Amino acid sequence: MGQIGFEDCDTPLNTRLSARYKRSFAYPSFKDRIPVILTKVIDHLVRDKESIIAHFGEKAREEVKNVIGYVSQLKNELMTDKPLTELSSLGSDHELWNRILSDKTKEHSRPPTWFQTEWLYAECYLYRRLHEAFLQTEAIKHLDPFHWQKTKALENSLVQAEILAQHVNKIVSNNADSSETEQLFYEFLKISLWGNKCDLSLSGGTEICLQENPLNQVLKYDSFILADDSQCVLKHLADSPKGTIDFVLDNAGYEVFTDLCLAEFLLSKFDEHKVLFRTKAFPWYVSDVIAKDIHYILNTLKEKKGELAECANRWQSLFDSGKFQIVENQFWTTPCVYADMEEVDPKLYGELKESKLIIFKGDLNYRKLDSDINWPPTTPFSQCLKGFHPAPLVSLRTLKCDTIGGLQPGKAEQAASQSESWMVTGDFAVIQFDSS
Ligand SMILES: O=P(O)(O)OC[C@H]1O[C@](O)(CO)[C@@H](O)[C@@H]1O
Ligand SMILES: [Mn+2]
Repeated sequence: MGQIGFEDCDTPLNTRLSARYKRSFAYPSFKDRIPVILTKVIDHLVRDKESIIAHFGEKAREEVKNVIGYVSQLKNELMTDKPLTELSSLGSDHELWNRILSDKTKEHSRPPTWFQTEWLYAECYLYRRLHEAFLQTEAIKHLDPFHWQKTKALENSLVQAEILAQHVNKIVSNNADSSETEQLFYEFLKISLWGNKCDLSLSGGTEICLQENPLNQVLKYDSFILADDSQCVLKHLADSPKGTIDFVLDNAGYEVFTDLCLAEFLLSKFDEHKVLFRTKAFPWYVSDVIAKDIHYILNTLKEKKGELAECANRWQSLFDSGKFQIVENQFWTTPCVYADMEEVDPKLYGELKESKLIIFKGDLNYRKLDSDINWPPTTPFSQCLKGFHPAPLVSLRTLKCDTIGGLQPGKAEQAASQSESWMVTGDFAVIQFDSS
């Protein structure tokens, strides 16, 4: 990025998305959406101060005030497009962040600013700075400022979850023939795909969860899947030795519920050995799953009794026996794209190499898979991965920003004719597989 200044155009082709392009999704996102997200964090701390103090102790009184001040300043820095600053030495990842900042500063002979630099980098940096506000405290270090939004969203999707629970409970206790199993595989894959509509970051924290029967939705929305490699995924699962399935998770609440359903289906009907649920290490992009959220969901469902509790109790046993495992890693909360994983975190890359199938959930994972570049949409998916091929992988993503690859000629145009904002609403989706 050479010169400073906004341009009244989309992100140029083959370039990383940036808010300096006023017609990119990055621009309104930084201008309007992120300030709302930060304001909601402040409002929550103000509104719920007394209950926070009751929970974390009297020391929290002063600390909540400090965090409110920190977040207000952060919001101001963003809105006035200030240069990004170094992180303090809190948190074991600060050196990586500061090294990236210093490289970018050297490269452009000035520090990056929020709107002028790459969107992915600046947006990840925002959530890491928010985390720093809490790292600086003692009593409220582990307070998740998005917890209340995630729990509310879960509560509001229990009707859909119960329908799914009933379905899963029936399936795991019945024997299905192979053609039935195939159909059910497609169904669970797509249920997990559409579960990704339910993130809280695109909507600035407003719930956009599906108000319909998730089983009907699967058939009804097939025409909105712009690339569907689900047959290749099934073939890969059926033709390769049993092994470990990795889920690189996205959102808590209903989405992770659908992921757990798919995971159990893969264990029970495909006899895979185990499922690793890879989570963020700290609160991220409002609704992303941290380990605590999974425990919270299991406990909540157990309390609901009936079909939901039946599901949760079985999943709890799978966690207890190690067939399901939660694996946290700091790499997921860096701004690094996955093409850089092998260099930045060779250990994690090595772990993923052992996977039979890596399932990447959601929009942000997709952005990191395809390096957040405005590719010509017909660029082969494998090419968009820029050398990231640790193991066979599939992306289950509803489109929430303006990067996409791997589409057949004419598909992008067809979607654009159906909806001008096809890339950013979460109404369209892809199931893209790579085994190169
Ligand atoms: O939860 P997801 O599917 O990763 O979506 C996260 C949201 O964050 C973004 O990646 C950026 O704000 C959007 O593209 C998307 O709306
Ligand atoms: Mn998310």
